[in-house]
Amino acid sequence: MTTHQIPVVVLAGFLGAGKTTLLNHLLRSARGTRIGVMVNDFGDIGIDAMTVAGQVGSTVSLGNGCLCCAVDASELDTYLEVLTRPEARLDVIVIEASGLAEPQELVRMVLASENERIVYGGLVEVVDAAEFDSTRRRHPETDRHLAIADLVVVNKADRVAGDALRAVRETVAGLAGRAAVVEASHGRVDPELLFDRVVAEGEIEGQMSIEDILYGSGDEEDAHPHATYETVSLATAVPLHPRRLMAFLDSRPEGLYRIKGFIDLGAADPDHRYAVHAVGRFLRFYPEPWPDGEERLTQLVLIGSGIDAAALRKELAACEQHGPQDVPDEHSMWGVLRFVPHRDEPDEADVEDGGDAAEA
Ligand SMILES: Nc1nc2c(ncn2[C@@H]2O[C@H](COP(=O)(O)OP(=O)(O)OP(=O)(O)O)[C@@H](O)[C@H]2O)c(=O)[nH]1
Repeated sequence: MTTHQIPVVVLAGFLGAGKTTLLNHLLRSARGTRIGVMVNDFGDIGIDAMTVAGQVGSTVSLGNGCLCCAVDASELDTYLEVLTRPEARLDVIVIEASGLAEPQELVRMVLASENERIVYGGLVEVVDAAEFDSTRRRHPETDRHLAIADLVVVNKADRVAGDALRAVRETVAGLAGRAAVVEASHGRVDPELLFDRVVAEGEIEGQMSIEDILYGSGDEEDAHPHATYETVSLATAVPLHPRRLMAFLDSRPEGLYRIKGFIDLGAADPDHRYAVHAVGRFLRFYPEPWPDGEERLTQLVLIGSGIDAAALRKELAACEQHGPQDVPDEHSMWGVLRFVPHRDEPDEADVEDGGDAAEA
């Protein structure tokens, strides 16, 4: 069930792009969210682990309740097992790939993991805006990495003038397909783009809004210019039609980076609600029995950069079932069922085709 699975986010990018800086920013702004970190660093394990954690060791506890470990790719499953133990109480795991690693390999390993407590949380590629052109020339594989990313962070925006930054951003957006592209300086992205933040005990939920994070909440370190993305939340008591829902998801707009929530498919499957989890192009449904006494609602949160909230609401409203003549037939579930994972069939194919599960 999605609600109990820990998202595993892969953080990649060329040497020096700013992965560790971004990770440190996430850890600093974690507050109530418990982050597990794996540093997958083939040559420089100690260096990254020290930068992140202030100490070296196979697993270290960070002051804020996060866990960090330095791993070799072959140890991935072992450490996933350690980090997902209930006593670790982690909310998200971030794996930092070595600057020379093939992110596709790591993503494949996460997807193929038999650990039932995790769910793939997307591939985040960090790009050095100042070095982008020369990195691309020297390392043509950069294009391939961007093509499979779910979120691209154009980092070091502070080092590049406006026009040049726009040009980098446009090139990146062209290469990244449907991935959301955000600019950042010193890796300061909104953690919500990578994972759900948890409200710490004693904190009022309102204090943890995206705006607080964007504009800072008294913490100068985290204050940074407004990023251009929005969150759209909606709830409806009218069940959605599976076929129209899939048509909506298949053609979801560029920049719609995350979709999460629960879907009521009404008569198409009256016994289950469908937890939905989309990160970039990655899409999964997790059917689960309706909790006793729970009102049958579809509740969704959509997060993206440059998305049209009104248009999305309209498109989702068009997915609602209109009365008895619009009751879905049994075949209409096929599109949805393609994205329900089967544990004995690891979804490795997802990265074979550039991670575009939704277009499978
Ligand atoms: N000016 C500027 N410097 C940055 C920014 N982000 C990171 N840096 C600096 O760039 C250097 C590399 O950053 P890291 O976070 O270590 O990069 P990395 O991708 O983890 O590097 P590897 O582990 O070698 O692959 C460090 O000196 C950072 O302080 C930024 O947005 N602007």
